Amino acid sequence: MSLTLYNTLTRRKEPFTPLNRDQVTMYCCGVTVYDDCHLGHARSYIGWDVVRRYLQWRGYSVRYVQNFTDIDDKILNRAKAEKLAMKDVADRYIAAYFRDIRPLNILDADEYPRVTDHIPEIHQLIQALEAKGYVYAIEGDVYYDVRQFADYGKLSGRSLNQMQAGASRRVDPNDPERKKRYPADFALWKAAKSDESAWDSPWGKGRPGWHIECSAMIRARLGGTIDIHGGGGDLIFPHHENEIAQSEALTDQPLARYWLHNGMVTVNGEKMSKSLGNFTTIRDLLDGKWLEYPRPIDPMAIRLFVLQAHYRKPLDFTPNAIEAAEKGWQTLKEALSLDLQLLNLSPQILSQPDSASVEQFQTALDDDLNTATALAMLFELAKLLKREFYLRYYCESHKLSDIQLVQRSQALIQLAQVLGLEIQQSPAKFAIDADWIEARLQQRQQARQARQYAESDRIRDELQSMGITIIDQPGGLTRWHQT
Ligand SMILES: Nc1ncnc2c1ncn2[C@@H]1O[C@H](COP(=O)(O)OP(=O)(O)OP(=O)(O)O)[C@@H](O)[C@H]1O
Ligand SMILES: [Zn+2]
Repeated sequence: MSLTLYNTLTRRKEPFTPLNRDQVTMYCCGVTVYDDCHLGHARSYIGWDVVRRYLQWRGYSVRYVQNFTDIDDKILNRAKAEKLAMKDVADRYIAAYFRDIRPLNILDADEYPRVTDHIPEIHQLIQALEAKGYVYAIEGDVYYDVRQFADYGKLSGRSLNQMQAGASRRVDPNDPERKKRYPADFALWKAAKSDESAWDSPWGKGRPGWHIECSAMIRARLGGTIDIHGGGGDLIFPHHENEIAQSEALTDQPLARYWLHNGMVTVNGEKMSKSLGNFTTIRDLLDGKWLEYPRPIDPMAIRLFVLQAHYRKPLDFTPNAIEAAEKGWQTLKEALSLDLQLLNLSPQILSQPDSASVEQFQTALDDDLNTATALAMLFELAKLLKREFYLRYYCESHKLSDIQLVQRSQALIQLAQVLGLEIQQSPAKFAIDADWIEARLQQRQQARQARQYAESDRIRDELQSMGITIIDQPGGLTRWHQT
């Protein structure tokens, strides 16, 4: 049996064979760091985490790189609004990324390159493309000339004619893109509008376009051809199409052997996104601040919600679906925490996981990572284990032999772990200084009375980040407890 993956490039499932048997190389497009991550981002990174965990379980060693886009108009706008440097905004949301993503049991990448650390590599790449005649520079902007790249459109399946027909005729004389020779051409380097956040370059002061960063970082960190390139389906065109055009024009080698794309988390059928304003942050879900379902959601229930759907399909976010995932996690959690030592089992020989369960699990995941089928199997296993436990514990009876019970229990624990579903230890509570907290609460109260709400919110957030929950009661009383 071999692992098959759906390759967006060939539009079919293909057996997975890495370039180098010893190490799979994998790159996924990371977040643009200008705000907290939402559930759509969580889905994407849970998906890649499972690909990585599964490959490792199948015996591959995986080198996984995920970037942070720390140059972008949205980051600049946020920095301006808050009178901060772009780097401060980026640093803040990189920290927020780890704060929110790690509780979801997503393993850290091997490397997290930032665009601002790769400006020289970006220059080199653009210069090399310039030398090969793929780019043109106009007034400090540098564009990629897509008509020079014969394979342009191969990933998204769009022809240049279709792209041209779809492109609106730009008439705005202030639009910098008006300088392009062809509508589908895209910017590799953008002339600086102000001195802020601009880098010197052979074409004048400016900053890189979005697409070139991934080509440069993949090349710098993983080499000319990688095994797996991942990202959301919304990135196929133009982002990934442009990555291919940039990298392959230079090397004449495939940039990635397998292109994997996750489906979107949707709300009422529409992509969850910042710009549409229909997003729910991971933080709000974990903290019980999602208004439609205001109670803290276990990070493993979020993971389960994501994995119950096939990674390529859209996934609609509703309170009912989250509630179902919570119940599902409850069942799994109970089975994962059964204490078999209470059952006076005969001393166990070897407790290998049950081979039939392992085989079923592998068959499901080998089929383009069908986590939904794998989970259905794990639920059956969990229910069987719970029944057996209660039968033995309360009725002094049994249906499975001791060894069958232990092997099935091992299978559940190990296979759930491949999906990153694990019972997490709650972080150790720190010793609290009650007087200090009371004093902070008083300062918060004073700030509120003085209508300094930004300050009072800041104190609340500070306490919350320390695991202190504040409950404001009628009459101005405030209670608190450590969670
Ligand atoms: N609703 C979603 N469902 C699944 N994946 C998503 C969703 N939104 C973003 N992603 C994926 O998350 C990764 C990081 O996205 P990025 O930071 O570029 O956010 P984005 O697409 O700009 O989000 P937004 O539109 O909310 O600003 C990308 O691979 C993107 O495809
Ligand atoms: Zn990218």
